[in-house]
Amino acid sequence: MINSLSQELQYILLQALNKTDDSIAIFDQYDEIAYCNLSFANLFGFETVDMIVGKSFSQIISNSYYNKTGVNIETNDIEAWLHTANMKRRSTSHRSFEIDTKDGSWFLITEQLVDEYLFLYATNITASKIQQFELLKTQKQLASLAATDSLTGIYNRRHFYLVANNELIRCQRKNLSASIMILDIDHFKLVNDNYGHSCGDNVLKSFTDRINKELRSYDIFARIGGEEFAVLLPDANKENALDIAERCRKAISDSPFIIDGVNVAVTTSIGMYTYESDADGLEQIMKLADKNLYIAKVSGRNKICS
Ligand SMILES: Nc1nc2c(ncn2[C@@H]2O[C@H](COP(=O)(O)OP(=O)(O)OP(=O)(O)O)[C@@H](O)[C@H]2O)c(=O)[nH]1
Repeated sequence: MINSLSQELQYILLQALNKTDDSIAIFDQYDEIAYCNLSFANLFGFETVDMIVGKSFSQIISNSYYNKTGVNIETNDIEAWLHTANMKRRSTSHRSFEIDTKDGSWFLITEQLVDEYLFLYATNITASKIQQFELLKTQKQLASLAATDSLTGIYNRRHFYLVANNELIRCQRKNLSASIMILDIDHFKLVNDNYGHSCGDNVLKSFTDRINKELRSYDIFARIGGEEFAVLLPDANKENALDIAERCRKAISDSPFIIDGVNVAVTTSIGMYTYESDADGLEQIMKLADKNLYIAKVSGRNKICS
């Protein structure tokens, strides 16, 4: 086939190989570079083609590694890295993978064995990689928006049921107790009526902050309704949960919120239920905690019923 290329076409081909931004190299049977274009030399941190031709794969990788140039090689043990890479090279007739470089570019590498020669082709995919990262970032942001309550920043009802359900199942599997608290701000309508809706919003935010301070890092806290909040307390028996609930109740009732210089005193009623060993699901446990919340409300508010 090569023989059928006229000298003129061979010349055109070499010109094209030197003009393209894609990096191209041919390694010989000793894994030394028999040919490469300028882009390939640059990819491995060499300024000219002459500086790289004749070098082995291990030499060009070591050059990148020790001079911190060209291809990004993340390892503390370059010898082990090279050993693994050399095992993979030429293990199949064709393979492709992605690499990144010290300047933040990304390349798709394709290797093709032709007899004992290894033909390497690297395409710059930085633009599509950046798009891919942006998309992932947006997906994460969307997932976070879908999971959180926009006013307080804690989980919303839907996400609470998802996360708390998994956690409850984990507790049940490990024979750990778990408790649910449902907190409802007392007479919250009066806060809105007396001080305005925006003040009410600030009370909800400050309420969330105060409760958060009383919880353990692994408790699952969510706003499940207007002025209603739920907490799953993993690995908390009734006694532990009552301690936490009492701390929360006092954190709200002990001092008023100061909103725009105005003292706004509120209290919270708490319905609690502790799962011990039965096989109840989250829905059932929430219902039982809600019943206890109702009892706390009708029996005077600012109290815990369990
Ligand atoms: N500011 C503000 N108010 C809200 C929000 N969501 C719900 N509310 C208000 O919360 C109030 C809840 O009132 P009710 O259900 O009557 O309960 P309550 O006044 O707290 O009385 P009890 O629960 O019986 O102690 C209503 O006035 C709602 O408008 C919100 O996001 N912001």
